[in-house]
Amino acid sequence: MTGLSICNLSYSYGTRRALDDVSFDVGAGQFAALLGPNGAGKSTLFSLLTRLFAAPDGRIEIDGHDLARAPRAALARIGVVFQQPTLDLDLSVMRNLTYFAALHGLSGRAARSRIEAALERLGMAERAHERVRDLNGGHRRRTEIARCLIHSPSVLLLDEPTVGLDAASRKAITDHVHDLSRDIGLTVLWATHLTDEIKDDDRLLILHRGRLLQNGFAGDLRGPLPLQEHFLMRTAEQR
Ligand SMILES: Nc1ncnc2c1ncn2[C@@H]1O[C@H](COP(=O)(O)OP(=O)(O)OP(=O)(O)O)[C@@H](O)[C@H]1O
Repeated sequence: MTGLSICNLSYSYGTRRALDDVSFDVGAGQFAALLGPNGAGKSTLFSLLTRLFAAPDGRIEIDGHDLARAPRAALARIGVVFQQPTLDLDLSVMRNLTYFAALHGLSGRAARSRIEAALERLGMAERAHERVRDLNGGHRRRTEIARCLIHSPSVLLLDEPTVGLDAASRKAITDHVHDLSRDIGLTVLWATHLTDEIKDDDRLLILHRGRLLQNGFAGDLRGPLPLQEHFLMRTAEQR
């Protein structure tokens, strides 16, 4: 299938089971929130999706490509924002993005027009020539999101991308990524432990202690309860 498909995925660090038989699909153009408390297994799942670790059990398909059998084709289809920032602070926004474009074999006018389009989409066009060190945390995160669009991926993976940001920056970034999914049909997997980043018509995947507890639309799953309350109840039941 296009989008993202995960089937019977498990992973252990020695004897510690971090993911236990996790399966879900995110359809093309869907925004899926992967919600879990600390230690749920979100970062482990991202490490498997980006092939930092190889998955010994289970299957991952990205935009129709099996990650184990066709890793180059599968990885070329994803854009990733890791939990830890990875920009060069002493280069400008434009230089950071130009470097990334070159890693993907893009240069000259083609690179420039994709970079400009990505910065425009994230509301960062007027900051293109500022040094990253001089940007606030929210603008740095937007730069990273713009960067992961340059090679025209179809699936975006974001691991707690709003950590450490103030409320206004968190909302701006959450809204930008929802817009990307809606406007250009990107499939998004957004890991978070913050329920206010999730909208009722988002796909919600609740991960707890390595197991997928719930999978459905957020509004349907929470029913009449605020999502925060629903989430705390579901995870408390499993202690
Ligand atoms: N390198 C490692 N060695 C041993 N255990 C690990 C390692 N990395 C993670 N774990 C354990 O695996 C489990 C899942 O951790 P993971 O970091 O994937 O969760 P998370 O949902 O991303 O949490 P957080 O929100 O705190 O980043 C936890 O019990 C964690 O202690």
